[in-house]
Amino acid sequence: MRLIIRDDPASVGTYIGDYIAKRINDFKPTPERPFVLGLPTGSSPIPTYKHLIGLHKAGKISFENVVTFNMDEYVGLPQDHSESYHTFMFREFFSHIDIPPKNVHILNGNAVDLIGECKAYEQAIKDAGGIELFLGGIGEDGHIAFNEPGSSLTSRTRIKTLAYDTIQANARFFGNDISKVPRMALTVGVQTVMDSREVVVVVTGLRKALALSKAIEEGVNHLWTLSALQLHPWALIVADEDATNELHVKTVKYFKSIERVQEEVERNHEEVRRNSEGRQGNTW
Ligand SMILES: N[C@@H]1[C@@H](O)[C@H](O)[C@@H](COP(=O)(O)O)O[C@@H]1O
Repeated sequence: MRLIIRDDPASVGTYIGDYIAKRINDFKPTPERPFVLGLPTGSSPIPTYKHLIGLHKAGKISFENVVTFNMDEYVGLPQDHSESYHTFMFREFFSHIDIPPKNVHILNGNAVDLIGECKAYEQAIKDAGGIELFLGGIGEDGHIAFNEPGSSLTSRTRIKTLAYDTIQANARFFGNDISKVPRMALTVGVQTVMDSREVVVVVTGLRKALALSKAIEEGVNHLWTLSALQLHPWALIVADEDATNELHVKTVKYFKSIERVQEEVERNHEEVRRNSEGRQGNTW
């Protein structure tokens, strides 16, 4: 797992936005071979969405051949409610880019058969060829998507009852009225996230500091479901300085030093590539 630390949420958004844009552009998606992207809601990914929208408007990235799967959705909240994840995604991201609406997948929390909806979602992910990159956020209790503490680390898309802490945390989006926050949600499972080829998680703010330290400095534990990422072969967490508040100084220094070395290695690779391209261009 890699941890990248940036000064503030805006710089985290810039880093992740650039990272995702590069991954999509390098993939060179086509209608037959689209780039499959998993996406979160919440306030943490907003700077990333803003940056991606900017890159799109500047002509640096197209989402025409990108297929998306969102992580979760509340149960029983009308789709056009201002706080439904459907509304959120179109307001904050989809309506500002060129993604065809048919490429967007969001769980339907109003389906008559909720279990069938979850099964069909897993199938749709499989049919799309699996998720290339899952971008995630976390709750204060370390949950990824709505995989609350105690969730099976092999769980798949299903109905979840929300933890009281999460209901309290999300009340800010419902006029601070706890009674208005839905009690249940549909969510991809921890295993659904783990099955994707790459996972990138945004962690910003002091509120997330304890969860970050539990997830990366302690063992894999179902009480902090983000910690499952320790078992993922290609996981990246991008945090701001505030979110590192509970980490050991040596952990922060370690990951910062890795980033420095990585940059050096990339610069060297770049130079080797340039030199070898130059040689190939010669005729002798
Ligand atoms: N289900 C979502 C999570 O997917 C999200 O990561 C979390 C954090 O939200 P915020 O980024 O606003 O702190 O909120 C909800 O619980």
